[in-house]
Amino acid sequence: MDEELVKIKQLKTSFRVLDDYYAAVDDVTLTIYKNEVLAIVGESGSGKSALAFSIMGLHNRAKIEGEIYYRGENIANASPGRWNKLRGREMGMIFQDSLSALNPLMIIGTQIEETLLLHNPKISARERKIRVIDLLMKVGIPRPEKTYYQYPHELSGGMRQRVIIAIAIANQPQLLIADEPTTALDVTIQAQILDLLRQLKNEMRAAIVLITHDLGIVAEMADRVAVMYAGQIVEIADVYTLIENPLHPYTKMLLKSVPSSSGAKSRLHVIQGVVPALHKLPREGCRFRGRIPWMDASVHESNPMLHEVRPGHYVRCTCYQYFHFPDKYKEESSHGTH
Ligand SMILES: Nc1ncnc2c1ncn2[C@@H]1O[C@H](COP(=O)(O)OP(=O)(O)OP(=O)(O)O)[C@@H](O)[C@H]1O
Repeated sequence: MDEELVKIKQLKTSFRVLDDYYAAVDDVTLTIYKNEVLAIVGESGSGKSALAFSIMGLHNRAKIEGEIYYRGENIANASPGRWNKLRGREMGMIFQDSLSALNPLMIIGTQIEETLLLHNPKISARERKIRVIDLLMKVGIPRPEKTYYQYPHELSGGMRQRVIIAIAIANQPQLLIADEPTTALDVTIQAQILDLLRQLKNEMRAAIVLITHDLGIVAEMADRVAVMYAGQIVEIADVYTLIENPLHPYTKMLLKSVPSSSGAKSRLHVIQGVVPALHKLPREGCRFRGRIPWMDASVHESNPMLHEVRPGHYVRCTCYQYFHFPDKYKEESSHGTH
């Protein structure tokens, strides 16, 4: 394993809802290593983005408790000035919605130059332009001199996402956070963007935190996977172990919900229920217990911990030791097509 880049300890990120604070990220302890792709998966509302935003100091209205060490420095409650230095230089972020992430009134070249200037204010206009053209080429834009002068709306979704990536890597960050980077793109473009990210990771030896719903992307891209449910990590393992030998009931259910490669013939399992709203989350005991009501209450730990079951493989709560699918699931699995 490469050296540690980010070390998160017992992170709790809470938002004010009505008249109280509720944690969207709760008790997250996690290390991100250089030169790895760490995927964070989980259903909508499980806290993936809240975790990513906390690492990048983008939650200005949230209460952050716990520690986030970036190369040994605790940045959990760093000053806005410190964050500005870190973001863009040490950390880059790639969002899903490239159209809203770019300024519609500014040509692409100027937008990338702004990022360069933020961290290298002395760089000359000529040098800046050369660097921008270089970056556009690096992210696979075919005619960078032309694109330099174009506005965001003149580019396709895939090209805009490449521009976003160019901005994110402009200052050669050590950490790239990609939040659903390909969701809005069609499948061919999606594969190209993922290829590009992989290639950049290898070149820059940066760490990539990849947030996604798509377990196919995880299987293809990730070195390690953290599975989140209701603000907590319920399982972490290397990608091979997680897919071949998932232990937490939630991970098992997520994997079962993926249609097999035989496509239409496979049954898409749907996980019953949804992630509860922030202010309705159970705060005590196993948060997943409501989604597996057929399991006896005694299988859960009263204060669920992450257990290291094998080196690097962590699972929360003891319910995984006893978990089984209900008979209904087994019947549906054996029927195949529906
Ligand atoms: N600024 C905010 N104020 C209040 N609640 C918030 C805020 N941001 C997020 N939340 C809540 O925190 C919980 C986690 O949200 P988050 O966006 O991190 O989930 P997610 O796993 O990234 O979901 P998705 O996959 O849909 O992006 C949700 O219940 C959400 O409603």
